Amino acid sequence: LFSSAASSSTLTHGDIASTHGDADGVVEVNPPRGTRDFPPEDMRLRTWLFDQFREVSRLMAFEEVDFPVLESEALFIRKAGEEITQQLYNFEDKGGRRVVLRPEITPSLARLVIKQGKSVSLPLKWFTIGQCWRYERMTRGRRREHYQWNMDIFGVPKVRAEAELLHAIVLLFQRLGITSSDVGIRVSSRKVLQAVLNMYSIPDHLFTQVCVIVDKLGKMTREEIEKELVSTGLSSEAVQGIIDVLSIKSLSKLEEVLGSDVEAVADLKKLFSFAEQYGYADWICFDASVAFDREGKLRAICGGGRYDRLLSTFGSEDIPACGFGFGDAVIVELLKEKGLLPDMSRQIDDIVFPLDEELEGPASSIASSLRKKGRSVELVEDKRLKWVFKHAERINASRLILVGNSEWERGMVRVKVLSTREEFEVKTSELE
Ligand SMILES: OCc1cccc(Br)n1
Repeated sequence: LFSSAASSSTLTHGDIASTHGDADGVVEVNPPRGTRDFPPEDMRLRTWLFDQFREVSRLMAFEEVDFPVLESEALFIRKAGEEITQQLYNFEDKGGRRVVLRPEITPSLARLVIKQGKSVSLPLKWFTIGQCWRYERMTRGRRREHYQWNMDIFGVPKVRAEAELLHAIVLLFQRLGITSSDVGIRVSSRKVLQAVLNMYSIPDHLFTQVCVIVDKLGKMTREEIEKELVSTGLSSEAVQGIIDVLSIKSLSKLEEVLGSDVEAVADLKKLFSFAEQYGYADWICFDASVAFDREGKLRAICGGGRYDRLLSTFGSEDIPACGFGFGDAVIVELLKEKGLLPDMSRQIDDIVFPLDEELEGPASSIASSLRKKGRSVELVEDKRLKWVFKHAERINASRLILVGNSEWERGMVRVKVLSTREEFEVKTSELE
């Protein structure tokens, strides 16, 4: 074993097994509950998916950023009762600090924007792909970690930000081969609720309380929602009005009920008109209830929205902000269901195989020069030739480079092109 560090003790496999094994000597091979390993084939799929995320981010002219998975707990303590707060993967570190494995990305983004302060010019368009955690009782056997692609725009108050983010999501789906009949993007605005409360002249101090109740739309029946709304003291007419508006599924109907000069209607009409121009109108639909529908019946693939007042909750001046998070798990389930998973088999360029032990040195220099020319090379030895041919097929090698005595003495090696079965000798110096 070796170590590139200046000095470090090296552990052999035996050491690990003897110091960490349990009763029968074998260490627990599964990762902690709710977490995943990524063996090579799964890692190739994950890398392919993340490359799609990165390519769309590049097309949208976003800059990549990154943060520690470990954050101060204070960043995530919000309105009590929120699921994300109840499921924090939080603990006290050895310095007595309250820290968490982050449950979401947005607060870290906001922290960095505040930290960068005046040194960044707006608008900012940042993206990251990061692991997020939640500590959920394993009652439902759900994951405790996933990776999220986050795209966020800071400093754009108008619906252009939402329109750009929707374009990114549609571009991603199109790159994956998913169509607008496979998925739908439900769009609404919290301003719709504000407009309804104004319509019934409901005082602002009730707005938050009403939002918390309406937030349960995905979880409670209409009757339960009505009962809770009435209990806040709202008139039955206002309660009915709220329920009716939140059931509206068309923008024209919304305009009919709220009027054209209401900001919510103007914003949404502008957004849907942009959608026509971007060419993704058939991917989105208006749904007044989505702003409040947490994990409803449908599996959410991604979600997001505007959060103009987040920075002031951290004591800084507000900057308009809008973003989405796109998880790495539900999308893969969908691709599997639709038969859209790409071919994930392994592929390398060359296998270099010395036919005799004394040719292991020359095989090293051949592998080295091919790698310097950008070829991916696997150096195989101590195997029978029959095994090497099978292995070359298995890992989809393009060529097999055989280093044999008679050829080597003439400054040559033997090349076998696996796709055409073509076989020839070539000067070692001319191999590329
Ligand atoms: O989508 C909410 C979420 C946050 C952290 C970890 C996991 Br798994 N899921």
